[in-house]
Amino acid sequence: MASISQSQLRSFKAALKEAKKPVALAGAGLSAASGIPTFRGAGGLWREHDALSLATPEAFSMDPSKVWQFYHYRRETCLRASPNSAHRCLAKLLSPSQRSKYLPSSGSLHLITQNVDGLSARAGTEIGEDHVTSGGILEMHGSLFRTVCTSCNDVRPNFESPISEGLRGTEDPSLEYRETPLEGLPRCENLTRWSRSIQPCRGLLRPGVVWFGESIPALDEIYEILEGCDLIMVLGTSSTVYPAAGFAGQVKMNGGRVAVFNLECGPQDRIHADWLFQGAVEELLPLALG
Ligand SMILES: CC(C)NC(=O)[C@H](Cc1c[nH]c2ccccc12)NC(=O)[C@H](CCCC/N=C(/NCCC(=O)O)S[C@H]1O[C@H](COP(=O)(O)OP(=O)(O)OC[C@H]2O[C@@H](n3cnc4c(N)ncnc43)[C@H](O)[C@@H]2O)[C@@H](O)[C@H]1O)NC(=O)OCc1ccccc1
Ligand SMILES: [Zn+2]
Repeated sequence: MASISQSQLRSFKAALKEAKKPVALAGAGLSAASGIPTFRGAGGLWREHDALSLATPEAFSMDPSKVWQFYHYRRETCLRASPNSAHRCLAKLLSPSQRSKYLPSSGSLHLITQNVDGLSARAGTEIGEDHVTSGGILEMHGSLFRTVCTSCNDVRPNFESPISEGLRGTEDPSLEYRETPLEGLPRCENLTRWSRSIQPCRGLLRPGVVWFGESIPALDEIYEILEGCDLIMVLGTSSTVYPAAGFAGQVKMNGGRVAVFNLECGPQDRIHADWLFQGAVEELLPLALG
């Protein structure tokens, strides 16, 4: 069980109650207890590939079969997973009917997540609320459960399992890698006009995530949210990927305060943190909000 100083806990709880514009920034550590591999450490490898090397437009254009098998594997892992107590704590802070108990001074929290696993959204669904549409949750790196067509740019949610017949069974990493032919990869169903007939586009779909080298669509909205943020909770992130890695420093520069929840705290955390809660976020957050 994570041991944290009671005085730290008391002062953080008081700060949360006074916070006018609290923000939570989440990383892979938030979903670790749900069985979702993080990027650092053992979980960072898929087959023998470094996960981050597959999350690029270059990798997709060079080998869409490999990249789709990688994302199919992660979709199937997430579909079998469930939100954990940390996701559920955040859902309470996002809930119009529950949040005033925890956030009497602000009445609202923004959760900016780097995770594409959809588990924070699902914690909201569990209590009958949609925190993504309400703007409470910002999936800054996109979602595994959204597709974008590389021909007609159609964007839509997709929770199908498997997402295409050609990928069925490839999620089992113990099986020998076998290339999935292009026509077996996810294809666009968007109805488009072909001369006089209406037909499905059939363009190649790509996962609705932000790859390295691609800009963050909601970045302006995020900077607006960070503007005036007086308390940011940094939850289970190694703070190594930008621009997310710069948010805590930004809040600090604007006079806000920083609370870090992480199994191991990195150099940045030591510089910025007003509160450093070292331990498992799924244990610490219920304690901090209890
Ligand atoms: C590697 C890094 C140095 N590179 C970057 O940051 C790059 C380049 C760059 C931009 N600015 C820079 C400045 C300096 C240096 C480099 C750059 N950034 C980009 O390319 C970004 C895009 C970045 C987004 C990439 N997509 C992801 N994900 C979606 C896909 C997918 O998931 O497949 S990033 C992905 O990796 C990151 C992984 O980090 P974490 O989530 O923190 O996970 P990690 O495993 O590292 O750490 C887990 C932590 O949890 C802790 N933990 C574990 N268990 C628990 C537990 N139980 N409890 C508590 N803590 C726990 C561990 O101790 C650990 O600390 C996440 O962001 C995740 O979303 N785009 C862009 O800058 O575009 C520009 C631009 C501008 C205009 C026009 C064109 C382009
Ligand atoms: Zn299309």
